Amino acid sequence: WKDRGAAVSLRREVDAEGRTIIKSVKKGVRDFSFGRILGEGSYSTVFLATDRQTLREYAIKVLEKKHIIKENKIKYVNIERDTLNRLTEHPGIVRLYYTFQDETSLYYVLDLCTGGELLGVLKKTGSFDVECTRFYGAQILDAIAYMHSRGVIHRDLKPENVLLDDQMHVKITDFGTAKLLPDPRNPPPPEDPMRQNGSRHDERNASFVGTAEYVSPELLTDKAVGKPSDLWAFGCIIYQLLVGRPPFKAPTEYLTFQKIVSLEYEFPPGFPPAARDLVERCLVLDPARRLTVEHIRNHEFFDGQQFGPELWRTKAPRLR
Ligand SMILES: NC(=O)c1nn(CC2CCNCC2)c2c1CCc1cnc(N=C3C=CCC=C3)nc1-2
Repeated sequence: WKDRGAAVSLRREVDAEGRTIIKSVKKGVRDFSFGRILGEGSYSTVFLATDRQTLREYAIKVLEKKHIIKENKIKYVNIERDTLNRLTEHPGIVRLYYTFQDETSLYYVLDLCTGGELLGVLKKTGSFDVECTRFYGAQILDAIAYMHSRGVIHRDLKPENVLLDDQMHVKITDFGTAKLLPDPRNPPPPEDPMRQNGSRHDERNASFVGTAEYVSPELLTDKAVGKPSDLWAFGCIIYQLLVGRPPFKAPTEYLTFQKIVSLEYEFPPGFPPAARDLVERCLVLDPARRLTVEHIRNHEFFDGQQFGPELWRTKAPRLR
């Protein structure tokens, strides 16, 4: 595990001759006061934490080394670190400032999102109106476009992983199950063409499946995962913001999967027509025929909606 980012703190010490010296040391656990738990995963716990020197608040994700090794999760830890190292310049992605470790744990110092989960806000309001759905849909899409441009497929997009900052703007998180394609900014050296098939074959063996209600049909039928998988989840999220529940929901995961692969869902009366057209063109079984990010940006539902830097300077609409 190679720590990333060099955050240093200045420490006053007295040397052997009794002289006061100021040492710059890499920040560590002692530089933070840890507060409440924000969330717990299968191999990590996320704390609210305050930098004792700057008093700035962060979310610190703590991963216990022996648990990671015991549960054979080293691959996921490395994927998350590599993913966060790629996704460094977008307002819609939770930013990793730096990492450090001690003998028992690894620590990721991340953006704190004081607005909590989009799902929590949706539950409070029941459902969103078109204006709010368009704003949050546009921010989520902008973040997906950036991820995909950096060769990152999230694979588990859902309202629980869409957090909100203190401006109630979107911050997507939890990249431990992301799929990393070759980084377009520094592609790997050309491989032996004979090996190319091998990597495709590995992909089909991928064991990971996302959260039942948002998983794409291709992930269930032939384990193929690509950028369109995130756009299937996007279609599910747009539907859920307007209706208050996801399009595919059944008493068991298996029954939910059955509804997905047979495209068994319906729109309640009064569902806005432009949104319906958008959702119908995202929830297409064949990933090759699903709308792409570009298509969605130009879809009628987003008519008049800004994307790019302007979108992130816009005040979030009042939720109703
Ligand atoms: N898995 C993570 O990386 C992660 N998990 N959480 C908390 C989870 C709670 C359940 N739903 C998904 C997120 C965070 C992060 C990133 C960094 C991060 C930054 N801010 C918050 N803030 C929260 C504030 C109130 C309630 C939940 C989260 N949370 C996180």
